[in-house]
Amino acid sequence: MASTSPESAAATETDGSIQIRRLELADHERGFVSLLSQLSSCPDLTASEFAARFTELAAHGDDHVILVAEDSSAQERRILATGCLFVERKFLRGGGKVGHVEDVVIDATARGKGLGLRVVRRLVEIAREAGCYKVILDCTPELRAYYAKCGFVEKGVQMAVYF
Ligand SMILES: CC(=O)SCCNC(=O)CCNC(=O)[C@H](O)C(C)(C)COP(=O)(O)OP(=O)(O)OC[C@H]1O[C@@H](n2cnc3c(N)ncnc32)[C@H](O)[C@@H]1OP(=O)(O)O
Repeated sequence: MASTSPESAAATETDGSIQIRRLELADHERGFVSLLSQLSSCPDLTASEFAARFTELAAHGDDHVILVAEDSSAQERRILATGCLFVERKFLRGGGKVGHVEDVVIDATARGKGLGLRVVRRLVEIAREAGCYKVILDCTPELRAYYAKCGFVEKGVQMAVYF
């Protein structure tokens, strides 16, 4: 999750100049919130609002992992991609765990280069390492092919109540 603790799941992965790592508090200054606005409504947060939510999520430790990607060769540090894994602890299946992938978004300038695939595959690996027996997500029909490339198969029906 949003933690820099050395005990937390080792999420860092580097391929070329793109590094995938866990969210840091300083990512507020690196465009993390505006990147999320490419996915859904995401008004800017003040530094203290961001820090409050970061701290709240960090309390979940490895049950809430937010990955980000940045280009280490770029002059300005900007977040190019993100994705989240939430681990749900159940009584079912002998106290099994389910991974939920949420809030996957790649900056418009960085799409079509395999970064989305890398972020989601890393989230799935982390879920497997955490002992989850499955990983699930909700998406629009247009994204079926993308998530199929990430290893997902279609299962069930998505239902929602919006407030
Ligand atoms: C659970 C959720 O969060 S659902 C929300 C997902 N996020 C969004 O819709 C936000 C806006 N979109 C994006 O951020 C990006 O376009 C993403 C995340 C959908 C894809 O990220 P990208 O980095 O562009 O994908 P990437 O380059 O890794 O593509 C991997 C493969 O999926 C395919 N693919 C990517 N996007 C799509 C798409 N929209 N439809 C069909 N196939 C796709 C690519 O062609 C590629 O296939 P290939 O390996 O055969 O060439």
